[in-house]
Amino acid sequence: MDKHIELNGLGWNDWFEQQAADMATDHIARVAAVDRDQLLLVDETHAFRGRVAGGYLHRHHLSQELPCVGDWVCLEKAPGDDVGVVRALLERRTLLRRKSAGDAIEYQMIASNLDYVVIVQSCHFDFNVNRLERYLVMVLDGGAEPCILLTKTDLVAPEVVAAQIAEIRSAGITAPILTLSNITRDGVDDLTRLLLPGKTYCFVGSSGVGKSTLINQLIGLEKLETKSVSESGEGRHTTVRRELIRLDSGALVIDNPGMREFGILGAAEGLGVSHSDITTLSSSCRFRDCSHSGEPGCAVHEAVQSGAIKREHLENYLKLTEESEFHQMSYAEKRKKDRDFGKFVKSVKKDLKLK
Ligand SMILES: Nc1nc2c(ncn2[C@@H]2O[C@H](COP(=O)(O)OP(=O)(O)OP(=O)(O)O)[C@@H](O)[C@H]2O)c(=O)[nH]1
Ligand SMILES: [Zn+2]
Repeated sequence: MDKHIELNGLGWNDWFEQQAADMATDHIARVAAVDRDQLLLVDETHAFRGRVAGGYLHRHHLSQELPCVGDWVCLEKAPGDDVGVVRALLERRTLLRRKSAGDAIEYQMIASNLDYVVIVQSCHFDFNVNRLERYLVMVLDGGAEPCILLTKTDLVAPEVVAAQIAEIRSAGITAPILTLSNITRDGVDDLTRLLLPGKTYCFVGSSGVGKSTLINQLIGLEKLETKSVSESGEGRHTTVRRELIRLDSGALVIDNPGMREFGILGAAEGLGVSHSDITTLSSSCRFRDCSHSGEPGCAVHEAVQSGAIKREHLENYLKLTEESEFHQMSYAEKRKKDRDFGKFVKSVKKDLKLK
């Protein structure tokens, strides 16, 4: 049964062993990163590149059928060959996915084989139970265990945090709730205690809630760092992405760009719910693309003037949209700048503590 026991440190268990029993190949690896058609695979001793076999691509056309971060794959790799050819995916025990816009059967995979998904909200301005519910639905739909984490507790009074927890509970949400501050480090130990060796975690939530700061704390280093690359005398910044990280405790953490994007989309969708009055009014603005920040004939602005909508409510809306737009841009930029797969392989090896 435990043929592949050496993979346990990467999250392997009996459930996967069962899936692997009927597979034609014995060589199994986990997907640590995906960059379009390039894969970064890891097994017990190595991190190496992979690509999906042509035959597989021929037979599978939906995006959810292609490997995503966290997948276990069966591959062929000749000794001395540095690229593994993926022949099959093992069934996913759990997954995180979102529906592709306007498509009934296609899903966009975010990550798979997660044990826990930590839904992160900042108790400062990001807190929103509706959005929390949307994330919960997504997590439960994929079969992982949800956990709620409220960050930036240093920025609000303890009563505010207590009220937010009460609000979550009164919405009928029973998932565990943790609170922490990355500044005072209050609560960081409680979270660390939850991270078990050989289990896979991922953190989701809007941009700016403190996910990277937290993961840095967990790693204990300034990782996920922005590296300065000097090119033609100009300081250029390249974010070195690490997708599957093994903490010293042995817990596995997935932090990937898909997750970032997921955060934004989640926030944008959440905006529709928490600020539906504004989005509804938008249709009466003179300009179709009105940003409600001073254009003539803005119905939202008029509603603020007449007192029908609170000014803070609009300000909060503007702040959130601005953040998501900004983030989408910086995400696209990051993608462009982040194509150096070789460098990436190196950093992932380091993160997974492989030679
Ligand atoms: N006061 C306070 N600030 C924090 C805390 N955690 C993070 N921050 C700050 O909040 C900002 C955003 O933090 P990040 O860790 O980049 O947030 P993120 O969720 O990773 O955001 P993306 O990388 O955009 O997805 C940074 O300026 C952090 O220094 C916290 O607990 N308290
Ligand atoms: Zn307007």
